[in-house]
Amino acid sequence: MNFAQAVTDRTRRLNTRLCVGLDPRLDAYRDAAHLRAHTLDVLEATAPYAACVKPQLAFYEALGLEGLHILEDVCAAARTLGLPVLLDAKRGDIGSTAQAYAQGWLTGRHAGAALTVNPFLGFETLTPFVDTARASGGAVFVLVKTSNPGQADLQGNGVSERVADEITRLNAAEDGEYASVGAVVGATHPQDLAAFRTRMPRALLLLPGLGAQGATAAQLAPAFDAGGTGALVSASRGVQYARGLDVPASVQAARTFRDELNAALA
Ligand SMILES: O=c1ccn([C@@H]2O[C@H](COP(=O)(O)O)[C@@H](O)[C@H]2O)c(=O)[nH]1
Repeated sequence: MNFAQAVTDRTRRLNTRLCVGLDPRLDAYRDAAHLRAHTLDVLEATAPYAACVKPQLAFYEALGLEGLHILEDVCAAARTLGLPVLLDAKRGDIGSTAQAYAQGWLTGRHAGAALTVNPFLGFETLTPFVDTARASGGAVFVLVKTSNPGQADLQGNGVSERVADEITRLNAAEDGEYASVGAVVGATHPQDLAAFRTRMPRALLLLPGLGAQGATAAQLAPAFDAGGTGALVSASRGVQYARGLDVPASVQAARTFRDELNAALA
């Protein structure tokens, strides 16, 4: 089962569209060991409410080698829990370097994972990521319209739509329900979701911005297909730090986000 099939299957079985983000900030902890233990506790406790888990690599890279070991432990724990892993790294570079990124994050122990990628260097630079994801059963999520207020500086004037059309072109080469090239569209842009859903009919949409960035579940239904699949809505701080380091509060937050997303689709 590839990444798109795994998250779609999990959405149907567990009735959840929530992507739990794990963005551990060192300043919230006594030390790296404490950060590791809490992050793994949140992962395990919220897994029943999650369609997938999304570690943001920046937070692990910030801790140096120790952080990368923690990231590997988080990915291994997710795999043990049967949770698809979406690595939020926003990689992108000239082709030969993109190939190395793809090898590092989409093959070997990360085979079957998904990776966020930045198309800013041109569509040709997506090829190594897409080819590697297809070969390893993984996926890529290309930045289309990011959740931050400043996205319009560079993503306006039809740029997001051009990227969306390239995703649709790439996905046309694949069979099946959802294909291996997904799209990042901020949950903070609810007015645009219906148009992007139509423009990229076979792309899984990743919608970051729920909770801490102000997006609410109630407006996100247009991102989904008629069967209630096709999109993953992510919340990181709103789950991991729902009430300080209180893990039961993280569980409650994940359950509430899941329920609110389901209510939006009802
Ligand atoms: O457009 C984007 C793409 C990625 N992100 C990432 O998602 C999480 C959001 O964290 P919250 O705490 O839920 O706000 C974070 O890792 C971002 O780097 C995004 O926010 N917007």
